[in-house]
Amino acid sequence: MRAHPAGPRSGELHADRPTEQAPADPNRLDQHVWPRNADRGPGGALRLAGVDVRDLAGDYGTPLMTMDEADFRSRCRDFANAYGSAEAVHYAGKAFLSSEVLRWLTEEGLSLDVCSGGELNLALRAGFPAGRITLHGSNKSDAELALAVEARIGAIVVDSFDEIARLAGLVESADRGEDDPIPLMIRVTVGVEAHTHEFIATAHEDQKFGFSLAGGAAAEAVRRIVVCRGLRLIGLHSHIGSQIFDPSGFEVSAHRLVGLLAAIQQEHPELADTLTELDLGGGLGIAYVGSDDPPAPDAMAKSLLDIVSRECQFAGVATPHVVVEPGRAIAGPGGVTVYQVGTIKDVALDGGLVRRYVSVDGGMSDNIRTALYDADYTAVLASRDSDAAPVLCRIVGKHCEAGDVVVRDCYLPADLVVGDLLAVAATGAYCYAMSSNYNRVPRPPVVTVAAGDTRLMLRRETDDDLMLLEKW
Ligand SMILES: Cc1ncc(COP(=O)(O)O)c(C=O)c1O
Ligand SMILES: N[C@@H](CCCC[NH3+])C(=O)O
Repeated sequence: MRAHPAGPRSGELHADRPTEQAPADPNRLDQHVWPRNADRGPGGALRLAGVDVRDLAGDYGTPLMTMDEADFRSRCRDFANAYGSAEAVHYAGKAFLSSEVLRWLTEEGLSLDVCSGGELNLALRAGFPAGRITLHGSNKSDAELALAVEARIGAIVVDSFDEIARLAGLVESADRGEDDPIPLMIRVTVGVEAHTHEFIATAHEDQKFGFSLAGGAAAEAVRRIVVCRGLRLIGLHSHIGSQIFDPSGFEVSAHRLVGLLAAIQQEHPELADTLTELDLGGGLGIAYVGSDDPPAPDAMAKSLLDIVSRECQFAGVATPHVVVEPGRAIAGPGGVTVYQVGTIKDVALDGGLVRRYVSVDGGMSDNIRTALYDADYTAVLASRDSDAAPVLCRIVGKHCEAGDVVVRDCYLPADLVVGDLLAVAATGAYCYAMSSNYNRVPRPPVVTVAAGDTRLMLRRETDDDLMLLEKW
């Protein structure tokens, strides 16, 4: 592999808005973007946990998604160490869930956050310990609540007055009384403007989640829970958003939640022994491109645990157990998507500029995040390395949609040809989980890579799978 002089800059040969400069060596794998066990092997081909992507493509076809087991597990442990207990770490299943991932989580001793009956059902069927599950949702159905109560999950995070009333109704039918109450947490809107994409910020006042702290709805929710003997308030929850790098939002949230905890304990001293959890939610960001520099989980944990214990001392309340719900920061970095290159087009733009469109055999059906959030990704030529000059490219999918963009701007070698394999990094979270069958394109498989070996985690969808719902 030879380092290369910088390729065209934005606005020279190729058009607009590259988020990254041309890399000095386009074959290099930025360590904090790629899985911990990624490297280049014979012929410069990308290896994921010791497995050559050419073998992966040969065995499983393309497009395919891989999940590095050791990377995933090591991030579970990073969080467990940072928060002093694996149980305090509630993996957010919405990021990516499968029965195999649930087995890893069970073995690592983590807890689990689910936000639908579908996620809950999968977890229960996979044998995940019900007592370590919390259920979220701003519009839970009666069936979802009944399932959670019947399965005796660890806690239901209530999100509306209506839900509290429906749960109070369930107490009788589920025969749950004072001796066997249903454990609840309250989702609190702490009024923090998280610095992230507006679609994924969730603790400012004007949105659908939670009970407002400032407006008094959170305090009123507590009053409505404590009068029902079959319900038990065990914690307060807040989630300020996702893909956040700036710790200050979490710090303000922790500070405000402790303030609320103290106020609640003053109004309801009987809760002192049972209201013992403070759930600060998920949201820790990851590196999608080389310039991203998210804080490490242990640094973030230290600052949050310090704040909570200091504020509790100041407020004169016992320090609660701090719980977090990372999804992306555990599942994201270990995932890689491998595509095969199809059409390559140089498109002339105004002012003599040219943009190289590189089409791949997947697209917005396996990664909607670029179209939805204008997310940035890193991609490399994966089936070989190359000495050719880097060219600014746009990687696009096969869907009938002009916005079907996988990577808006990236530098790929000028000698890229049809049939080459491309790999996109950090696709482990919210890609498969948000995938679709748009244009009736079947979902790719997910393959576990571990210590030089592969295992099919989720098989590729087939055209027959897509016809299963037809009534004919
Ligand atoms: C309540 C809740 N907890 C946890 C998460 C996980 O967030 P992330 O994957 O950004 O860590 C989310 C998603 O944003 C969420 O809504
Ligand atoms: N799905 C989003 C994050 C929101 C997660 C759920 N609150 C993403 O891909 O970044």
